[in-house]
Amino acid sequence: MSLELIANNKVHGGWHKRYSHKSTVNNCTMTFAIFLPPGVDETAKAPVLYWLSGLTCTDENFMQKAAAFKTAAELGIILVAPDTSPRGEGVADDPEGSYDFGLGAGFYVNATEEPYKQHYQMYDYICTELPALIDEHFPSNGKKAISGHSMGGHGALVIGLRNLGQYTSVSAFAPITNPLNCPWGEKAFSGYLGKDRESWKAYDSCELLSHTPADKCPPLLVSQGMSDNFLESQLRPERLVAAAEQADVSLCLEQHPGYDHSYFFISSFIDQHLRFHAQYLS
Ligand SMILES: CC(=O)Oc1ccc2c(C)cc(=O)oc2c1
Repeated sequence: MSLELIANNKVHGGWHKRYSHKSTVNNCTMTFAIFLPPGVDETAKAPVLYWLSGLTCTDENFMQKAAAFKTAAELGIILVAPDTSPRGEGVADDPEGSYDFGLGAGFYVNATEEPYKQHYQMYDYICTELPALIDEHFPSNGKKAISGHSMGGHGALVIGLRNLGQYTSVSAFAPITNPLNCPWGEKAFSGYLGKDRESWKAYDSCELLSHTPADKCPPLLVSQGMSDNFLESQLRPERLVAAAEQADVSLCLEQHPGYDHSYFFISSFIDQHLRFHAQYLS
C-alpha cells in the first residue's frame, strides 16, 4: 500500500511526518501522523506507541499539543496518531452535525448499521490495517503499546483488552470507561451498532476488564483530572476500578486534583505515560 507524505518537520532531533493513504477497511483516504525518534532506521528499529485521540480531534491535536516528542526521542519510541474517523466525500456524518457522532467521532468500532458501515470500520483500521502499514514502511521492531484520550482512551482500553498479548501495555487519559451506560456511548453505539445492546459489550472496557484473566491482562495506567467537566456524566473511572476488582486485575488509576479534560492535562502527564510504556516496550 502506498503512502503520500503531506508534512515533514524535524523536532527534538527526530521527525514528525503526516501521511495520507487509501484505507481498504474504511473504504476512503485516511491520514495519520508519525514521530520517528532520532537514530531509528532499518538497522536500529524501535517500538511503537499508538495514540488514539478524542472527539473532534484529527491526527494533529496530539502531535501539536501533547508535548510528547522530547521524552519519546529520549526513550526511542515511535509515536503513531491516526485520525478519529473516516472522512471525505460520501462518508456519512451525524444528521444533526453534532460533535459526538460521525466525523471526528468514530468511537473505534466496526459499524454494522447503515449508512455508517460502508466507512466506519475504525476497530479493524487501528488493530490491523494501520499496524501492517506502519510495519511495512517504518523501522518498527514489532513491539507495540496503546494509549489515548477520552473517546480514544475508551478505544485504547478496548483494543488492549480484546487483543491480549499484542500490546505490551495500555494507558488512558480520562477514558470513557463504560460507553454502554453513558450518554456519549449510548448515542454512538446505537448509531453504529444498532439496538441490540448485547453487541455493544465487545466495545465496553468495564465489561471486557471484568472478564479478563488476571495473568493475561497487560499493565494498565489510567490518569484522570478531578476538575474534568465530564467526570460524572460520561467518564466514570470508578466503574473501571470495580471491573478490575471483579477480575482481580491490577489497575493503576491516578486522580489529579484541579486538572480538566484538555491537552493541558495530557501534556502534564504524557511523560509519565511514555515512561510507563517504555518499561514494557524495551
Ligand atoms: C484538542 C482537545 O481539546 O480535544 C478534545 C476536547 C474535548 C473532548 C471531549 C469533550 C471528548 C473527547 O472524547 O475528546 C475531546 C478532545
